[in-house]
Formats: sequence, C-alpha cells, structure tokens
Amino acid sequence: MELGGASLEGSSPSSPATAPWGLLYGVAVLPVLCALYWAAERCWLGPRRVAGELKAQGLRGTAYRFPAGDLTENTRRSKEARAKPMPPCHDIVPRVAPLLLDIVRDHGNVCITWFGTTPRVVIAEPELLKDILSQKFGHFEKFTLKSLGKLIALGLASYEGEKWARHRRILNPAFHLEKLKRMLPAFSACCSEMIDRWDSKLAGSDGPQEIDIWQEFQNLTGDVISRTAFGSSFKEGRRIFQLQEEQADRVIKAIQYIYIPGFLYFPTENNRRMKRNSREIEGLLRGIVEKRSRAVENGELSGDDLLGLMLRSNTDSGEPPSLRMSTEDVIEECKLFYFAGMETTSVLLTWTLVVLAMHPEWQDRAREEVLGAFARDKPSFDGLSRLKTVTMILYEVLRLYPPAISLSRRTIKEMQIGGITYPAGVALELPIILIHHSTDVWGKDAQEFKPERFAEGISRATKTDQPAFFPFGWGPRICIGQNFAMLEAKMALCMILRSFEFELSPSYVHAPYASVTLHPQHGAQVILKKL
Ligand code: HEM
Repeated sequence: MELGGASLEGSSPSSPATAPWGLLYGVAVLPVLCALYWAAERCWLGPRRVAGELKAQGLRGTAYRFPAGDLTENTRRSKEARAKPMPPCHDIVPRVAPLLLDIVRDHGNVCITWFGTTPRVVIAEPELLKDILSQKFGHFEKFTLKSLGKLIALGLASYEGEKWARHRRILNPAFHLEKLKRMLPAFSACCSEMIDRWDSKLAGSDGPQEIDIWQEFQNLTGDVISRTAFGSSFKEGRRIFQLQEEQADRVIKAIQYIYIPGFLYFPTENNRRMKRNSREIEGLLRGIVEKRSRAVENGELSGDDLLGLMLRSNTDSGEPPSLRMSTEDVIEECKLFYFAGMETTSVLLTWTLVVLAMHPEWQDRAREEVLGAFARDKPSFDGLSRLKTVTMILYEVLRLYPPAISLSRRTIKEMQIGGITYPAGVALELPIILIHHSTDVWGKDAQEFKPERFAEGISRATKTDQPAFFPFGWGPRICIGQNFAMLEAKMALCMILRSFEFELSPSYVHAPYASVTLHPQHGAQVILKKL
C-alpha cells in the first residue's frame, strides 16, 4: 500500500524510515478504536451488563433489541391502537399504552423495558413509588433531554439539587391560596369571554349547536395563563405563548421518528425556524421581565400576577443577589408556566365535559350543586372551595384520564428499591395511568366512572398513604400549580354548568391517545343547549 510515496508493507515498527508512519497510523487508529469501544460500551455492553445485574436479582422484562430497544415496537403498537376508535367507556389503557400494559401483564409490576439503548424499569407498585418520589435519599433525578428543554422551557421542572430547592422556595409564595384568590377575577373574566362566545353562537341559530371543546379549552387555558402570568401585559403574553405553541409542534415534528443527539445543529428549515422562534420568545419575555423588574426594584407595585409575585418573592427571598434568580432564570420560568399549566388544564376540562356528557346523572348532580351555591353570582373563592360533588367529579376524571400518563426518573447513585439494587443510570418509568386503572388498587370497578369513591377525600378513596392517586405527582416535586389548576377547572365548570346542558355529538369519536399529554385524537365535539 502506498501512502504519500512511502510503502508501509513489510516495514518494521523499529525501522527509522517507517517510524513516523507507524506513529501517524497509531494516532489515526486510536481515536477510532476508542470511539468504537465507547459506542459498544454505551449501546451494547453497558446496557446488557445493567440488564444482566437486574435480571440476576429476579427482575424480568423485554429482551434488548439494538439500537431502538422497545421504541419501534411501541410506535407500531400505538399506531395500531390509534387506527381504531374504542367503545365509549373508560377502559382506556389498552388504547393509550398498549405495549406497556402487555409488558407489565407478562413480566410483573416491576419489570425491565428499553428506551433506546437505556434500560428503563417500569415500577407500577404504589409502595415502591413512595420511596422514589419522596426523594428521601436524593438518589433520583428527573429524566430530561436538556437540549430540547432549552428550546421549549427549562425552569423549575428540569432543575435538580440546590438550584431546584432555591427556585421552588422563590416560586412557592406565588401559588399560595391567598395569592390565587386574587387571580380569581382573571379566571372569571376569561371564562365569561368563552361563555359569551358560546352564547352568541347559540343565539345565531335555531337550537342546540355543536362545538369542539378541545379547541375551546385550549384557548381558555391559554388566555388564563397569559392573564395570570403577565397581568396587564397579557396581550404580549398571548403572542409569546402562541410562538411557544408553534415551537412545541416543531420540536415534536423534529423528534417524532428518531432522536439523534446534535440534530438541532443541522441547518434544516425546521431548525432555523425553531432558533428564530426561540430568539423572538426570549426577546419579548426579556422586555416584559426587565420592565417589571425595574418597577419592583423602584418599590412600585409588582402586581398580583405570577410574574410580579415571582419577582417580589425573588427580591424578598433573603438570598444574596448572586443566588437570586437572574433575568434568564425568570424567562425560563415564564416559558415553563405555559407548558406546564396550559395544556394539562385544558386536558382535564376536556375529559371532564366528555365524561359528564356520557354520565348525564352526574352532570345534573353537579349542576344542582353549582346552582345551589352560586345561582347567578360570580363564583367566589370560598364557594368554589366548598363544592363537594364537583371536586369528586374532577378527581375521578383525573384518575381515569390523568393528563400526564407517567413520570420519569433516573438513578444517579446505586440504590435499593423493593429489595433490588439498581446501579446508577437506570431510567425509571412510573406509570400513573396503570396505577390509576389497577383493579388491585381500585377494585373490580376500577374502569368505571364512580366519583363517589372520593366522597370522603383522597386517602379514604385509595385506602393508603402511598401514591395510588397522583395525577399531580407526589412528594417534594409535586405540581406547584395544582391548586391553580383545580381552581381554574372549578370556575370554568361552574360557569358552563349553570348556562348550558351538553351531550356528546354524533360526530364525537372516543379516542384518547398519549401525545405529550392525554389528548382526544379527533377532538371533543359536544352539542350545547342553552338552559
Ligand atoms: C390539571 C393540571 C395539571 C396537571 C395534571 C399537572 C401535573 C403535574 C405533574 C404530574 C407534575 C410532576 C412531574 C414530576 O414529578 O416529574 C407537575 C409538576 C409541575 N407543574 Fe403541574 N400540572 C397541572 C397544572 C399546572 C399548572 C396550572 C402549573 C403552573 C401554572 C403547573 C406547573 C408545574 C411546575 C412548575 C411543575 C414542576 C414542579 C417541580 O419540579 O418542583 N402545573 N405537574
């Protein structure tokens, strides 16, 4: 073989004439060997070793298939399930998570699956979830893809350790009940606008009208979060959130087939657009945040919106300035409010109306309670907090249709869970939806809509202090916005129930499916009748 005129064939490593070529050869080959070793360790040897260790301790699960693990099969099964609608009942797991359901049935409540090349253990036992979610030992962290996170939102949900604790301390006061009370007029104004829109639609027609509540509730919760996050700047807020919505669609489009690390740097049209959106979102947010920060520093009123409360709490936190949230941090938290708070709540409201349309007797009971409490007055904070039937209904909907169908964690140190030793780096899937539908936990009627389960509160319904009902998560990382979401859902439900009756439209197809949250695949069309 000739290389630059010098022959390598027959050359001896010690020969002075060939030594530079040997060196060059070594320099070129060594990185290739290292890369090959790294790839083999990461994609084959390492995963198999971890799975071997877990299997040796008695865990069962799927076999590792290089390189996609169970992802290809999961996509295939989900596509197959999505191709057909289901009967109008609440036994939704076979449609929403068909592969997961089969794996747990075949291999037990704690079993091994594969997220690409990463072993992922499903843990569907409330007793074990308690240890993981209580974070008692600090051995777990969230399983997130940081590069994607930056394009969508970082913020509290993605931080760990001291940074998470500091941000949670600063954000907590903004979500206290007495602060939420002051946001009630914003909730009520947004709901009134929606009701007026529905009224005008009905007024312009001879009788009942069909509307798609999925679209309606996305608009409603988008308006609510814009107003409650940014107060008087809510129109700018709405623009920011529209851009974020587009951004989320683009990110999903970019990763729907396969996730390639570094793909964001490829100069594709979608990537360029995402970067432009990102710059625009951050520019707009920076304008709002800096203006408001100056007002807070000058001792002017900070406002009762989430941004104002967060900035005030940041200044009053008692932390030295270097440990307070920076403008960048505040921007990320604002972006997160939208993703964490808007879609989840619209999912809850959508399934609540669908389920109440399927169960008119509960619709009547809820309406009776609402009319008894408020008749025509504006729903007050205390009145909303006292609603019992409405709360039971919302809990039962959250049980059967949890907006987030599972949580993810990762072991960061070796850890014992339920007598099994997990090495660092194992992903854990905590399937809310499986536990919420489990007959072991809820009894034979687990697939039925029975709000009376919650008549005596959550702990009586679950008969345990373990996470058997955890639509908002559990432990220190429980949803910071759960009271906000429940209040918003109650306000919307009250205002709808006292103005309209509703039933499912003949065009409605019952087809829940898991996108980022639990969506109605073909929308949620109901027929509205003015009362
Ligand atoms: C029905 C509505 C909602 C549902 C079902 C829901 C569900 C959840 C769940 C399951 C978690 C825990 C995630 C985990 O442990 O990995 C969570 C966390 C979080 N949620 Fe919500 N959420 C809702 C509404 C909201 C709202 C309205 C906001 C804010 C306006 C919000 C903000 C957050 C934040 C910031 C976190 C991260 C908390 C932390 O890591 O400390 N959520 N949510």
